[in-house]
Amino acid sequence: MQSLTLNHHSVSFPRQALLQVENLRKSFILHQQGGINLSVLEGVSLSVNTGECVALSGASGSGKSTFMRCLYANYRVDSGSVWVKHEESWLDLCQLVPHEILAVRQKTIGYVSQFLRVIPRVPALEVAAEPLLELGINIDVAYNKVKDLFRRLNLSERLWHLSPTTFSGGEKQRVNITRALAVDYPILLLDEPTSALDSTNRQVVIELLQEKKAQGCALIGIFHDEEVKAQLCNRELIFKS
Ligand SMILES: Nc1ncnc2c1ncn2[C@@H]1O[C@H](COP(=O)(O)OP(=O)(O)OP(=O)(O)O)[C@@H](O)[C@H]1O
Repeated sequence: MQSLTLNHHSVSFPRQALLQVENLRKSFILHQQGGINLSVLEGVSLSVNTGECVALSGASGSGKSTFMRCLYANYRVDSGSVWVKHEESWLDLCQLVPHEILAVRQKTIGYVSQFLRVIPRVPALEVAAEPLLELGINIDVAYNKVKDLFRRLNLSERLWHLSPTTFSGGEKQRVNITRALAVDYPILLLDEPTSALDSTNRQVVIELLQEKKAQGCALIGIFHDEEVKAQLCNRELIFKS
């Protein structure tokens, strides 16, 4: 167990933990609708260990996506902490300034969103290799890693040098998955990573994610597909509406 003392408040981290959320609260103020305060997360806590996969479950509208966005520091929280182990130090994402958040996103937390943001004229190979190149990885090494993943995910070679703008939903999703899985992030956030895939490619993604777990990666995801959840997840965090 490692511990930190902050403002006289002691926080303990299990030795195997990579992410620890404490008493997270998040509400939205609906400025366009009379300033109504919509409380979504009311004190959520979670600890995720190396090699573990936790599913975020619960009814539609219960706050799964909101929680996931807080884990990626996309939302400012009302109170609580999101501790992440970043290069051997524990950092509270909720206290970081923007350039520190970018550093955590670059090296520590990968995010597979449901939709790929595409830039016209940038080919799939380049889109998927971008996070590796930003880390200073040699271009040939980066492209080879991406090509290996494209092959495993059955992304047709004729598409590699085209912009994903015109790709099908499932093709875009495989480029997006490759972008995140090419980097060795210690923590991966997954927002329905197989929602647009056929059963063959869905099984490939399950295998790739099982390999990540075996390498010690901590996975946190929203999986509406029960089969994917059953094969990957060690436990569930259930959100109540
Ligand atoms: N940006 C926002 N502004 C205002 N309210 C929001 C915002 N984002 C989410 N909400 C509200 O917060 C609640 C939780 O939404 P969230 O998207 O986190 O749920 P979810 O569990 O992921 O749902 P689903 O399974 O349908 O995707 C909903 O009532 C939603 O209307």
